[in-house]
Amino acid sequence: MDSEYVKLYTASGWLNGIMKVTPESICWRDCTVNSPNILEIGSKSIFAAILSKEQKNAFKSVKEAAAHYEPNMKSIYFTIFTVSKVDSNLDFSARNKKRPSCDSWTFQASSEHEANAFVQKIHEIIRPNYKSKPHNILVLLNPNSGKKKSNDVFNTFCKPIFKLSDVNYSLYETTSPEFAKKFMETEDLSKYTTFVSVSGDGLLNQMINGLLSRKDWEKYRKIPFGVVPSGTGNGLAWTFGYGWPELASISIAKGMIAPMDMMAITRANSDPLFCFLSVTWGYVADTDIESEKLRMLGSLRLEAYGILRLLRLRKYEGRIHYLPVEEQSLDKPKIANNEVSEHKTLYATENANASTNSLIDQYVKTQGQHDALSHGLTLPLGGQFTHKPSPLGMVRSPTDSAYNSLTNDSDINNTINGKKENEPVPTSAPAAYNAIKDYLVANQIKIPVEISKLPKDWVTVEGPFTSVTAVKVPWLTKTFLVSDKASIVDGCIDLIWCGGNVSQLKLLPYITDSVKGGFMNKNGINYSKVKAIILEPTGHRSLSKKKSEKKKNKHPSTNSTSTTSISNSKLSNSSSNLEPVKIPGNKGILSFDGEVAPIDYLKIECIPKLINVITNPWFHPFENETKSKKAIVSGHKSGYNNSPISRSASVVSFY
Ligand SMILES: Nc1ncnc2c1ncn2[C@@H]1O[C@H](COP(=O)(O)OP(=O)(O)OP(=O)(O)O)[C@@H](O)[C@H]1O
Repeated sequence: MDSEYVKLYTASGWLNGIMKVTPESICWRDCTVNSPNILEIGSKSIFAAILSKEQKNAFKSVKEAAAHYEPNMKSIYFTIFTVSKVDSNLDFSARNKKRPSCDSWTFQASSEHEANAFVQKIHEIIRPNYKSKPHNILVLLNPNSGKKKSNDVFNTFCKPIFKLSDVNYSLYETTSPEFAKKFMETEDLSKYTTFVSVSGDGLLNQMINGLLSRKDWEKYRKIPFGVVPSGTGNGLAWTFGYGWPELASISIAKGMIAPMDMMAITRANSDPLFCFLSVTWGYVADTDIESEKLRMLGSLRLEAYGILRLLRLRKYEGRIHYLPVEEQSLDKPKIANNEVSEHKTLYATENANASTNSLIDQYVKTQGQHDALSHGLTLPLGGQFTHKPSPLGMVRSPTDSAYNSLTNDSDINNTINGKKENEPVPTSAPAAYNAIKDYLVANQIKIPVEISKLPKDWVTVEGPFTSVTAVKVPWLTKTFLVSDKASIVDGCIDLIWCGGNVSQLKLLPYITDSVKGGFMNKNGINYSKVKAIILEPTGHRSLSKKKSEKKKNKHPSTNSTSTTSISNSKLSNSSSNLEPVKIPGNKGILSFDGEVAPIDYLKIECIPKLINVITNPWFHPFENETKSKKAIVSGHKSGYNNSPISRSASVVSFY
């Protein structure tokens, strides 16, 4: 069945044509003499194919489409569901703005047998091996996240999209704040192919920490995590390129995965844990946590409270120490293809860990020769062809980018497998943490830090600070591009800090218009790519306009004059570095992936590629670097006008 006669239903009625299905796309061509009508749909844009009734009216939503779907019907008609994406040259400011639109395309085959054969073939390009490896998703839903709309989000988007995409799932509603972590620690996970949270970032953090606390965590760490955003910030979903819940559901159904780094957090006075988004202290933490009382405003709470907090900016006393990553080691494009090859479908191979050269080939091919085909829908149509669409989608797109990972999968495997047996470890620490802790460079340093014993290449910065932020992702919310240089898989952490005397006026553009990019290392916003960080807050804070005595600003453990960069050669071998440490004051909080924690001394370190995550089908883990350069260098702003899809009728709104 290479190509067959198939009719396509359009607003002008049925058109006769020939259809061809390849792994990259489906292509339908009007076979009327001299007709310019061609419909090409890239495989990344297709999320479902079903046998259907003759469909003459456009579906208004995926929910309506799913309500019409009868799984065991026989028919000569079949319908393909697609999501389109926006121009691949969009810069940051255009990102996240336009809601995706989905569409449906109904065809008529010459027999029931043929219609069924088309549907099976299209299933295979949507999810290779879908028959031998059926999808079974574990979904945990937090009914209290965001504006308490998680159930609506699930019923409006996930449920119908999973039904149309022939995806099985088990849904559990959380009943308490501890539910998700406990569930992931104790549930039999062997039956699932994907773990999904319908929530903000907090629930996903608990799911991941629950999994990494299991004794058999290594067995499950490659099962990908996805998130359907229903919180207020949803930084991770915006980072994965699916902040819109319909696109998140489609991405989860399609199962494109990429590796993701995690930050291991060692605390002096509490249990260690893992974070994937951010560790914040000062302005960003206070804005996130203190704005909880404005929850009814949705994501606006962060923007509104952010301005208020800026007007009454606080400064925090303490020190930070960090291990910078050398610039030149980041600026090499040579393994970009390797990295991209890891963005693969969950169904491409039986073993998600397997290296797949064919995927490199596929990537090169789709990026180069068949860009339009594989990245979206193209409709090079003449005047006579019209089609009434159903609403649902447009997505941002990937770009090339250069990046050099500091480590690769084998590094983390070596680390984990190199764990020493029978070592005493904190009982409440996640099992994965116990396995790696001896290899964390920051854990070789005792806190409070004795500067004379800091290893070579560490840098110390003396406070006060107005804000200290360690991030693994570019986006903390839909509109806050915290670091235009961050990547989920670069083996590094982006450290951003502002001193106590930073100008509020100069900070304002970063707070209100971060999508412009290019704010790092300007106007008092300091930035470094780092491998590890040690935070030593003193627990003292004041309004930034108050002048504190210079002496008082110094960390009690700093006995020399103010130090910004120190190099020493000796490493402390103290094993007591996890013992509780007395912090003089108690003012301020920390925020871990948006969850509040008491002020503490802590060490943060990047663990490369610890887990896998679901991304949107066009996701590129290194796109931010290129995007930010584009935004800064050319100030280029492209709109949506040149999108190949301009046939959307209306947009589904869900809240
Ligand atoms: N059933 C529940 N009742 C109360 N709290 C819950 C429940 N389920 C989960 N939680 C807790 O709610 C917290 C916040 O969850 P989550 O981040 O998913 O939503 P959110 O805070 O509204 O989102 P955002 O961080 O984007 O604002 C987590 O600490 C989680 O443990």
